[in-house]
Amino acid sequence: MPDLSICGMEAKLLEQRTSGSEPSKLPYQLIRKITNDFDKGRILGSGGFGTVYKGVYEDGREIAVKVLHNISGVDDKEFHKEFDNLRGLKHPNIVELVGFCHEWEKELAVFEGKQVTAERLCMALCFEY
Ligand SMILES: Nc1ncnc2c1ncn2[C@@H]1O[C@H](COP(=O)(O)OP(=O)(O)OP(=O)(O)O)[C@@H](O)[C@H]1O
Repeated sequence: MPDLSICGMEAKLLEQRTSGSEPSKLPYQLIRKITNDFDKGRILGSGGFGTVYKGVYEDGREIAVKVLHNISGVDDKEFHKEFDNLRGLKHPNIVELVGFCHEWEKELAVFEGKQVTAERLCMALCFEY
């Protein structure tokens, strides 16, 4: 995805945060970009279901990105349940869900000595930092 649309997504997300509307669907490429390609130095912590990264936008604003992909025990159904539970929560003591990513990513893998294209589901929940 070209950088231009990613910048557009960033602007949309920031606008939604201030207007308090529904969490935005974010492309995997944007998640990669704002976490600096899942940089270990950006890890804020980890829980039972994933790793939380600090995501930084071009204008310097920050969000927390909880990446659930590749974690056993988190399936599609569980992700949707978690998302539905969090999306409506508005409380001063609860960090707000501002975005999410649910996207199949193609990646190269080696299978029986041959290079193949494999698909992997990326699931992430983005919160106020
Ligand atoms: N919104 C946030 N802003 C800043 N840091 C965060 C945020 N969310 C999580 N973290 C950091 O990441 C750590 C792990 O958070 P996470 O939500 O995964 O924990 P958990 O509640 O134990 O998770 P789980 O529900 O998956 O068991 C937290 O202890 C905190 O240090």
